[in-house]
Amino acid sequence: SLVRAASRCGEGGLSGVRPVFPHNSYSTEEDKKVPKIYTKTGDKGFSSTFTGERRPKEDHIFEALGNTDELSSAIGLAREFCLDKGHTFTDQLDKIQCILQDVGSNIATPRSSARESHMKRTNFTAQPITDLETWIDSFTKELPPLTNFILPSGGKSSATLHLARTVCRRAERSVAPIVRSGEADPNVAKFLNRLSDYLFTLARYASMKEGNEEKIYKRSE
Ligand SMILES: Nc1ncnc2c1ncn2[C@@H]1O[C@H](COP(=O)(O)OP(=O)(O)OP(=O)(O)O)[C@@H](O)[C@H]1O
Repeated sequence: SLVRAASRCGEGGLSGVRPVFPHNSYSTEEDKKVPKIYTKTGDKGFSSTFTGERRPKEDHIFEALGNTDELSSAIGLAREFCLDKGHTFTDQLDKIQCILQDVGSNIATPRSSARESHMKRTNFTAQPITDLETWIDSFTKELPPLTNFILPSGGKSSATLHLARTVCRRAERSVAPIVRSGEADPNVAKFLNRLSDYLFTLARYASMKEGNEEKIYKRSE
């Protein structure tokens, strides 16, 4: 498996961490040196943690890794819509996608089978949580206060940010038992909890900046 291959951001854990090989490097000579994306080791429904344990693919670790991967993909989609509208906060989304690789690395390294060297390479700090809080506070200052339930809406940037928020909450739910059992860093759970608040706030901010209306909940008569 390519899980051990370090990428621009992160040590491993998410399938998105696979290094990308440009097609034009697939000459016959180089073909021998370039590792294949399919090792076939997962074909029987088992895969490896970063610590080398073999576990069934439905293990809660792979469930959480898959959800984190989906979250990064959802953010990637939202980011594209935000770029189209010229929003400048997309650099924050870039950083968050990198941090999600680190989240994956930490989840993929269950402490019970981790050696000191694994722990060092996959530790997760509190700094990204503080960054999210700073960003949330600065957007909140510009937003009108919430007086109603708002519904996922407000244009494509905003609606896809809401979608990313809901995937984030699923990732959080799947990480909770792993953190509770002491297998992953508590800061990972905190980060995901703060990230859904960030995505909510950012969805409202994007909608406001684009001059779109947020749908509000109205009780049907
Ligand atoms: N279905 C999955 N959902 C979430 N995480 C997975 C899944 N399959 C594998 N992983 C994790 O992602 C890493 C990279 O995925 P990869 O597809 O290389 O694993 P594999 O299926 O074991 O190998 P291969 O695809 O080469 O047969 C794995 O080492 C494992 O930690």
